[in-house]
Amino acid sequence: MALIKLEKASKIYQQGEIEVPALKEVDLEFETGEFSTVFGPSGSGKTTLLNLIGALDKPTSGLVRFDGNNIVESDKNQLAMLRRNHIGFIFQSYNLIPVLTAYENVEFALKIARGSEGKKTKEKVMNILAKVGLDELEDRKPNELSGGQKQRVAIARALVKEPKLVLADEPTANLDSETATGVLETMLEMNRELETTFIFSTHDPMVMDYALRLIEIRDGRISKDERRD
Ligand SMILES: Nc1ncnc2c1ncn2[C@@H]1O[C@H](COP(=O)(O)OP(=O)(O)OP(=O)(O)O)[C@@H](O)[C@H]1O
Repeated sequence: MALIKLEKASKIYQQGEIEVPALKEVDLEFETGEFSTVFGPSGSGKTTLLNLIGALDKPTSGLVRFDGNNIVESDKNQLAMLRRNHIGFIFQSYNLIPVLTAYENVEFALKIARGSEGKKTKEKVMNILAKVGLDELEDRKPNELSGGQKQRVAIARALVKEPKLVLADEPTANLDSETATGVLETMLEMNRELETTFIFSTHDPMVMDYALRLIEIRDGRISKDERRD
């Protein structure tokens, strides 16, 4: 069974009187363990597609399934639970909790998804912070961190709960190439060891180089879908 399945999924935004068709009858499947990238021009529908895949939004018509769950028929609480337990989000607006430190932001995500695991919680949080290169900065609050450092807290927060799926919108946007490589290697390692599925949206050639599947979207339709070894 595919982890994610979209069947004729369409999304039309209503802007006052005007209808904006952002996705047009998209058929797409992702198997568990895929490492893929969605790319395409600005306004082509990448964020809209990621929002549907991540159960943040429902299609106007068509079907979206996540791990067998019908997203269209799920209520708000069911969707919130699914996102909390199974999906890690790395989006542009990092949505870090301003009053919590880097450590606490990551710990909070782990605790609400998995409950408290005592000593293991600390070990897991410190381990992932070290992997994204933030182990010296764990006591800083978001307003004491640079853009790229905040982005790395968001990455650590998404990865720490070892979700089935990680959705990342331009995950390397604010990172220098050395840090970006480190982050991508960490993700690839998780992909190999835990079969975590990754879906990126990016313009960054480096992220595209790492991807094993490249999906191009143009004007709300999938225009290319290629796998490589
Ligand atoms: N909330 C909204 N209301 C109305 N129109 C919207 C809304 N969100 C997106 N759109 C429109 O839907 C289309 C697809 O937008 P989307 O954000 O998915 O594109 P994108 O490929 O992610 O673009 P970018 O690379 O610039 O982030 C665009 O025409 C956009 O203007």
